[in-house]
Parts: sequence; C-alpha cells; structure tokens
Amino acid sequence: MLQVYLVRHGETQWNAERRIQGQSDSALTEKGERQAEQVAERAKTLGITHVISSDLGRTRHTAEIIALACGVDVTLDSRLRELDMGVLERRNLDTLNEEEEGWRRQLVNGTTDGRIPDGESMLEMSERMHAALNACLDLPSGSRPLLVSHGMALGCLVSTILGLPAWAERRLRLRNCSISRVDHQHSPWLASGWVVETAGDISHLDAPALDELQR
Ligand SMILES: O=C(O)[C@@H](CO)OP(=O)(O)O
Repeated sequence: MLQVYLVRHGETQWNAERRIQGQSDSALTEKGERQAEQVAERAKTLGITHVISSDLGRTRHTAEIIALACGVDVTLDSRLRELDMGVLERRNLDTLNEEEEGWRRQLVNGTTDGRIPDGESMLEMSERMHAALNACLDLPSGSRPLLVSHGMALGCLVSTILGLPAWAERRLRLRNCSISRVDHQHSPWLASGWVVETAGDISHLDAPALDELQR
C-alpha cells in the first residue's frame, strides 16, 4: 500500500490579508515559517522518502523546510499549483464587487466547469492534481512521498477521491500546514484505488492559522 502525505503551505502575507493568490504568490509570514517548522518536525517521524512541491514560492519555501528535516531533496511539479484564479488574483476578498463575488462563488457552488475570467476550471485543476498524485505510483516500492500544495488544489483532490464533485472542495477546511493522507490500496472490502486516511490534521501546530475565509 502506498501512503501519500498532503501538506498545505504555511500562512502567507496574502492569506493573512485575505488577498487572493491563486498562481500569483506572496511570502510566508513569520507564523507561516513556524508552522512549516512544526509540520517538518512531524514529517521527520513519518519516514518520508520524497518531498514533491508545487513550484510557487510559498510551497517551495514550506517544502524546503520539510525536506531539510527529512534529509531529502525537493522535486518541483507545476501540476500541484493552486487554481488559476484569473482576473481576481491579487485582489482583496473584501473589495470584490457583486459581479466579481459571483465569479468567485460559482467555483464553490456547483459549477465544475465554471471559471473566473482568464482562470482555470475546477475540473481542469482536478485532472492535473490527480495526474500529479498518480505519478507517485511510479516511485520505487517502499517510497513514502509528501506533496506540498495549496488549499483549493488539495481540497479538490481529497473531495474527488471521496467521490464528491470537484467544486465540493470548500466543504473541507484544509488550514495552512495541515496534513492529509491518502493511500493507494487493493482491497476486497474497501474501495480499491485511492482512499482518504485523514484530512486537515493540525494537531502538530501550536498556533493554527485561521482559514483565510473565516477571518
Ligand atoms: O490562493 C489562495 O489565495 C488560497 C485560496 O484558498 O490558496 P493557498 O493559500 O492555499 O495557496
């Protein structure tokens, strides 16, 4: 059975300011760096053999801290990036007008192929996230990879493994530096293929970030 750990990056400046990042980027806050150190301490106990990260700065920084603790290198995979949120990237959630708020909400209200203008659909993101996860099946036997990615991207991956539609991702609260785990198994009793072992665990953090949408 292959076990794959999924970690969201540490808190960033824009998470703290409620600004939309998507495939734009902002630096980890001090708190975000501390979260990354705490998730790294936990990762050290898990026998991680590979750290694979989205190529955006906030995930790379988090992944480097984890990889150093685990004594492995970081491999970058752009398929693990956050949803491309088009014209809304860099905007503050509190300053969107009604039309812009409608674009944002259609992503989480049941339109799998809806997209923000110039952005990506949840379905497109789901396909690239599954491709990145399935690539772990080609690692040598005995590998235990840890993927560092983003809130919506990981939420979409876990939701679709559970059989929920890609747009259901906001039903899962994956806070900064939370750990989820999915296993690939063949079982006569349980589902064969990917199953969700745990989602959104933050028990290793002393000061969990608020979900940016909850502030
Ligand atoms: O892009 C963003 O602003 C948020 C959305 O949830 O994602 P993350 O902080 O995980 O990259």
